[in-house]
Amino acid sequence: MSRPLERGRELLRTANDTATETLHPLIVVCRGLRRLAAAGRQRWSATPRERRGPVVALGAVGALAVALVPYGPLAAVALLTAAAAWAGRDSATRETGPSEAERARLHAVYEALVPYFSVPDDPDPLYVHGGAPEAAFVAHAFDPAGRPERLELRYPPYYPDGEAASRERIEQVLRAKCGRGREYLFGWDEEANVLEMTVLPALPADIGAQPFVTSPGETVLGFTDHSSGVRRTLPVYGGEDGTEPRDEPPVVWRTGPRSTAPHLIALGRPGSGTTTLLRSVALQALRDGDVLVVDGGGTGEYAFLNGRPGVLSVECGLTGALAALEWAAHETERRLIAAQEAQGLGQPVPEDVRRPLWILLDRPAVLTQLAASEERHDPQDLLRVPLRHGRAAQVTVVVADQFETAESLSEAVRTLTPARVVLGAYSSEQVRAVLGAPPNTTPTPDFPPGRGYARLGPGPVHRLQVPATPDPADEEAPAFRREAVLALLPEPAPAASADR
Ligand SMILES: Nc1ncnc2c1ncn2[C@@H]1O[C@H](COP(=O)(O)OP(=O)(O)OP(=O)(O)O)[C@@H](O)[C@H]1O
Repeated sequence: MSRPLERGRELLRTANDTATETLHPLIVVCRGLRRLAAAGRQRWSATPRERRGPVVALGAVGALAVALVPYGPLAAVALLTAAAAWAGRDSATRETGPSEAERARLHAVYEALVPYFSVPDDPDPLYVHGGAPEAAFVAHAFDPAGRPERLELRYPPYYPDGEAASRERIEQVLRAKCGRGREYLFGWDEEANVLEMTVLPALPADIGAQPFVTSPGETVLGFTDHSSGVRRTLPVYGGEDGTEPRDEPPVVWRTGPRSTAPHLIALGRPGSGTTTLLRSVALQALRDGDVLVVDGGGTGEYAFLNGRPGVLSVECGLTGALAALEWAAHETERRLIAAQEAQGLGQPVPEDVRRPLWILLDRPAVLTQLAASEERHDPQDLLRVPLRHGRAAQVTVVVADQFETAESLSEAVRTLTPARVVLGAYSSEQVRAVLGAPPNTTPTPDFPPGRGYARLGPGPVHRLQVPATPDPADEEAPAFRREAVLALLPEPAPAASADR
């Protein structure tokens, strides 16, 4: 390259840089004004027609007020310039907007929605083949892989958004087009005809058994996400070795006489973590109550509870289970009678009647099968009294079984356990079959153990991660987790330890 030409280019570049630097504030303000105008246009098109009149009236009143106030117009110009300077400040992502690939992705999502969000006689269709997604998609954000992770879209008012099947159809399309294998949260704003789709981060699975800060009558089933609407948080320790302090929103189950969901059932497939949930409940129950465990699976995963204060018995066989449950049914009746007598005499309810009694049954369906083959009494029949009358007698029943064999559960177990948990990757329909309501997020195929959904009575469905609470005898579980479980056990009574 010749020297004069090179010098000429250098001069040009310098002049350009100087001009850009000098005019920078003006460029920023202009860019900001453009962005503010674009945002305004977008908001205006997102405002339903019936709300536009009041918005215009409000704007007019505001403009009049500014015009009448001394220095009002000057202050308004200064404010607008400041807002434009803020909105126009440099930001690589805002400047560039969605990339080509991301725009193509939005187009694909938009086109896939056209058949659902359009009718032939709509004079002003929001969704039309070859149309512009910008008009319908109010906001969007992408993850580093270029997949939409947030999408706020408008849909026509005639779409039957109140019907579960109609919602499900749209949610399925969005899941398929935005990328499967992630957990999506869908928020339908029926009044504004706006659907918001958000990709949720996986729930943390690093919280283990530990002393949870709860009141008597409260049991932590697990933890959910901060966007779940659960306002309360609990201080917990998590992290790789369980020593990192933080606050997490818990799913707290309230039991006892005023509970709206006094008994619980947890269903899942093998290995989904229902036994772990029962262990976690048992450890919390032992803080101020007595626990009776019936382990239909007979795998000995509750043996570590044997001999601890508050543990009435841990039964694995049919004979032991029948005896224990028969006792529990009589105990429920005894407590009821004692409480009524005390109340009749105007005396306080005796302490032994107020002490919570927990009946934990793991895989009762197996015992029912055994009882049928041996022509013996079905142990589930003995649960009827505790399930019906347990609430007033401080008796709480928790049942865990497999989803696939749930039809072997008795009617009493199925109908009198309004607190529900389902663990494992099940479809929305399957989750709804257990909880009575569909989850508002989509289960992913790779749920880790202890991950699922909970619903307490008529309340909302919560995502749930059960605290890791391994059997202390499980050598595959990390040592610090097993030690944490042992640390929560009540110390054996001195006399009992001397006998050993
Ligand atoms: N919340 C959890 N966090 C970490 N690991 C878990 C959790 N729940 C379960 N696990 C692990 O997953 C495995 C299976 O758990 P668990 O025995 O509780 O499942 P299950 O549903 O009772 O299955 P099964 O009926 O086959 O015993 C165990 O190794 C357990 O330690």
